[in-house]
Amino acid sequence: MRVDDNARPTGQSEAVPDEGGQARKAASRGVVWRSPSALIGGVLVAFMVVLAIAGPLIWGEAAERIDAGAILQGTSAEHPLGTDNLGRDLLARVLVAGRYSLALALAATLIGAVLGTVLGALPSVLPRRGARLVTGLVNALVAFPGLLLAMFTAVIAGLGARGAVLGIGVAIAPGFARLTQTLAASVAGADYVAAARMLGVPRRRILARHILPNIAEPLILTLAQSLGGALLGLAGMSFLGLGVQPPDFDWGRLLFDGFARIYVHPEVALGPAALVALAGIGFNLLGDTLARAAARSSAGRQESARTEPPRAEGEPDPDAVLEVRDLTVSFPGDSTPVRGLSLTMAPGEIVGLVGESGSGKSLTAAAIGGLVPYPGTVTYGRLRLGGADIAGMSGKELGTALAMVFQDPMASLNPALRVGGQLSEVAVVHQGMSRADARRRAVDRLGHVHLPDPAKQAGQHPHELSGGMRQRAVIAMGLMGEPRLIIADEPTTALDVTVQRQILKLLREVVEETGAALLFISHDIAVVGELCDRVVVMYAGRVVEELPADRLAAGAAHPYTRALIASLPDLDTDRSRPLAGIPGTQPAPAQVGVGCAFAARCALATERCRTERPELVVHGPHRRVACWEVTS
Ligand SMILES: Nc1ncnc2c1ncn2[C@@H]1O[C@H](COP(=O)(O)OP(=O)(O)OP(=O)(O)O)[C@@H](O)[C@H]1O
Repeated sequence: MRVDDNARPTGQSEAVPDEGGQARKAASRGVVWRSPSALIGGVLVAFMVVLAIAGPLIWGEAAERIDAGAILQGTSAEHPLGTDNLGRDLLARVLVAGRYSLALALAATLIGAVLGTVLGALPSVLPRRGARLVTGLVNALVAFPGLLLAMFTAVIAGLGARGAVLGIGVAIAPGFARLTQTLAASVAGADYVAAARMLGVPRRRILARHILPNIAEPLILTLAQSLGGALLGLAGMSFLGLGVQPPDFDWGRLLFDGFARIYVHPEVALGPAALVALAGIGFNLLGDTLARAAARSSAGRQESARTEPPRAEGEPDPDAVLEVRDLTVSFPGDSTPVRGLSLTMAPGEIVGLVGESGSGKSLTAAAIGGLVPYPGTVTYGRLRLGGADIAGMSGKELGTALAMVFQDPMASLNPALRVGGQLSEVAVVHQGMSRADARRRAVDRLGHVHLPDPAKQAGQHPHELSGGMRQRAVIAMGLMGEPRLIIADEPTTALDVTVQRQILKLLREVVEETGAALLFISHDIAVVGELCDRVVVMYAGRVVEELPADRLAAGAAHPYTRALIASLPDLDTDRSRPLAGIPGTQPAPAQVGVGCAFAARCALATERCRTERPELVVHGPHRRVACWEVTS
């Protein structure tokens, strides 16, 4: 058991980019951009852009030149795509029409995207009845055939380019609205949105600050893909005579004019049709590539956010299993749920990370395991596991050295697969074991966590096991590798009290046998005091106290730790009176002020606590505390 005295306050390190992480991320993006579909899409879109810019400048005059001697001709050396009823060169007209066609498609896509996003976001800000009405409208619009919607709108808005653009925009909008609704609903369930709601943040502000920034990326990607669809739709409208009217012309209009002669001179219709098809394919491929690149870069985003340690931090601790320095996790909207956290763990050590809900415990664990969800950003001065920099570890290495056990075992196990198969997969993928060996190891590991009939349970699906047995199976999954560190995030919260005890006993046993360190995350300070060697107390994203677990009852110094302990009932507690709670609430990650975050709830707080943040400093052997009243 060891207390880390080397931690430095945050914000003093001059971070340099992690070259390994950046290189891997760039390589991963490179693979996407070098794929044949990306290359074809890129070339086609680049060609369309050049055509839109240069086409009218180069061929504008030729496209308008009337030649009474060359009316309605087919292919010739002078007119490769023939001529129209005024003798104008159709190749020149097709090349010139690119600019107008693309501009109309862009306008229709933007109208559709704005209209759809507003419609999709409205249910998040409207009262319940209004929200239902809008959702019903969106559902009805999605079910309505797009082309009919476009035609109705175009007829109502008036024949011509404006009507067609509006029509296609309206036809695109329901897709955007549905996407926005789905994305907004997934973000609306997040804790930080719930927290903002509870704090009384108005709905409009929640939408603008918390929801829209988090769903912007997929919407923008869909916009690129919709461009291709809009282009085809507009060509269709012009082809049906509902779009661009003479003397203006776009590709659809040229197709419409050429179609009457298709049996005599098919080339006059083929030219515009080919360009519509090529542009549509180009935008779709590009949109698809952007979406794949975004998916890869968001998966690697945490990697890109990592920083190298500044030299002043001192050399890494060679004996530490886990070494974290100045870990910060932030989200858009000025929200920083973890602030400059430092933690060192020795082999075989059990460290309890405690704090109220929302103090940043789970995000700390997620950052160590590289699991912070997009759009979170992780920075740190140092993050080492088993003596190696986590940024330099492959997925396999990290998967073998780190085991994570979460609150809900059902969420960690795939309900469609047998337990043994899931465990074996870990060994096959991470350790390159043969299926038969992996299966044998899986049964062995299930026996190791005291499942009564491991061979039988390996053949069962997760729903056939009890909650406690599932959690044992998840722990066994972590033991398929050779973990140096086990992170257990509220592993017993979903279990009843007797099973809780068994799982805690099992975790201790596993630590003793394997020598792995255990980071045990809990809001239950009583359980932590019993199981752990050392306790780290978090409040509003920062460590406020660190002390040996056996000193918890008598030696806790920080008023927050003392309040947490005081809120626990014991045998002498008068059960007829309400439990001693901590008055007030923890500030949300975006609302932590300059001073001590606990000051507003602290009976000992002075003016200094409100204006100046206390650093975590050594306060007796193996103890650190961040409190002016205790340390000054
Ligand atoms: N994806 C996210 N985007 C923005 N904020 C988030 C996100 N995930 C978590 N947060 C915020 O970060 C803060 C810390 O969350 P975290 O889950 O780490 O807390 P915790 O201490 O583990 O709480 P609990 O005990 O309830 O799990 C919370 O206020 C939460 O709203």
